Amino acid sequence: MVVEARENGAGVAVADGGKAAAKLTVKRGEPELVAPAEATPTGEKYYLSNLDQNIAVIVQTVYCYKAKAAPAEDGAGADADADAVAVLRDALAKVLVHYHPLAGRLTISPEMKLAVELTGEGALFVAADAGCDLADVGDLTKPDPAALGQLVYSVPGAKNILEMPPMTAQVTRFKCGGFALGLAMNHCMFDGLGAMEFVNSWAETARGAAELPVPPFLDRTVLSARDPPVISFEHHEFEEIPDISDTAALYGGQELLYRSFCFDPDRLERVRGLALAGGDLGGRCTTFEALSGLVWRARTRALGLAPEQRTKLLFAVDGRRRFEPPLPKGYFGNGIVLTNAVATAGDLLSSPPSRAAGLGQEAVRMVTDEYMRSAVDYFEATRARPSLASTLLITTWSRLAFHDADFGWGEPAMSGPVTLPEKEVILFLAHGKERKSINVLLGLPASAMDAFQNLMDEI
Ligand SMILES: COc1cc(/C=C/C(=O)SCCNC(=O)CCNC(=O)[C@H](O)C(C)(C)COP(=O)(O)OP(=O)(O)OC[C@H]2O[C@@H](n3cnc4c(N)ncnc43)[C@H](O)[C@@H]2OP(=O)(O)O)ccc1O
Repeated sequence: MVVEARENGAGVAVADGGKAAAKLTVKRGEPELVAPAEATPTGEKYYLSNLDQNIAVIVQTVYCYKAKAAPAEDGAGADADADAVAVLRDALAKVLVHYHPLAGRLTISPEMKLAVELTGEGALFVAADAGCDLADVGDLTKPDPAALGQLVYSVPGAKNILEMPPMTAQVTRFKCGGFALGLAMNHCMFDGLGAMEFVNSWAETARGAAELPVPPFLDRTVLSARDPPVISFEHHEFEEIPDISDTAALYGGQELLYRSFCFDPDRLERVRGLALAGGDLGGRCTTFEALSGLVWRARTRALGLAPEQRTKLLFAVDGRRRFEPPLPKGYFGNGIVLTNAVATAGDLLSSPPSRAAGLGQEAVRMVTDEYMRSAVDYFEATRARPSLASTLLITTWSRLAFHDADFGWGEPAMSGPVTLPEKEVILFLAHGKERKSINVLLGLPASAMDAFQNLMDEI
């Protein structure tokens, strides 16, 4: 996958309907390094597994917090004006003692793999001030990368991930007293579950907890490759599928629009009903399988892919409990594996929805301990990274505990991604009451987005 720097995603895509960019102006202070609050191991290289190598992209997220209520006359809530910058910075130094590789710097090992140089120099931390209220940020479910990108710090001029620290944090204070925490964290350091455990440990530390809720398990050698490597699956995730439909011209010639589509529980049931109709799936299909099949099909149609175009569906599967033995609790790194299904556009579009959903179902079932060990060994033997050519990569954040990140200001009023890391990526996000709805967030060239919208309106 791409290992190139990008400037906050701004300029690569435009929000479709977002109005925040016009109002949001942010003034950043000088970035500083926040090192672990106590001595941590230095001078060695920290091993990253082959599953970490596959996904070395920067993930940018924002968490927004309202101001605390003013203190009552009797003094209750007297820390209402506590400085979020100081609280988050001090807690970061403390939590980095446990997560000390995040204070190091990425390097390439003699085996030509990404590793972390344990320098202990620290995470980059920036305080900033916005010239507006938090309410002016708008709705995070309608992504506006140009505006939200101002809430996350990117190292100016960095040409690749080796020139960026594994994490940066920006705390932006708003006029209303609320603040936003913007994070840019390299996916090679952890997957979604690991990232949430880190952020939630940081938050609990900020609230005064002496111990972490889930201490990180740092040793990634539990996912070392076998010697010699054994490749026992085809691993189409690495296959470069030719773009015979010339979608490159479509993407090159039109603006990339971002939109999100909300599926409430009723609509999700209808999607599942479509996948189950005809009985091909024997009456069994999860919401994820049905929705990913629907989206794969609709995107294929919207992009106008030629009938003989082969198209690949990739998605991340949490392997933590699928490994034998399961990964230790608190495993810090990537415990996710990409699985895949491949079909021609003609096959997907001429078959009922059960076909795409069924292919997704087979892809989920394929992920066994042997599949994941084989994927680890594939990288060992080839150093190949998954290919996104002619691909849809779905990544599901719908069960990630963004809402738990309480630094002392309560649950985030809003949280979510700033942008999508690649044009082939679609995110499933939890939404609404009790987080029972799913928001499907994607970017498409303008004409394809209109076609996709029409297909979604039919559901
Ligand atoms: C670097 O900084 C970051 C990074 C990030 C984010 C990074 C990432 O994106 S990493 C990838 C994150 N995603 C995952 O790890 C995927 C996790 N999900 C799975 O692995 C799933 O098993 C699946 C492969 C997607 C398939 O899902 P599904 O078909 O739903 O099958 P099951 O999971 O077996 O579920 C079956 C059934 O049970 C229900 N269920 C299961 N678990 C739960 C649960 N915890 N809560 C509620 N319900 C559950 C499930 O709903 C199914 O029932 P249905 O009724 O739906 O059919 C971010 C931020 C950073 O800073």
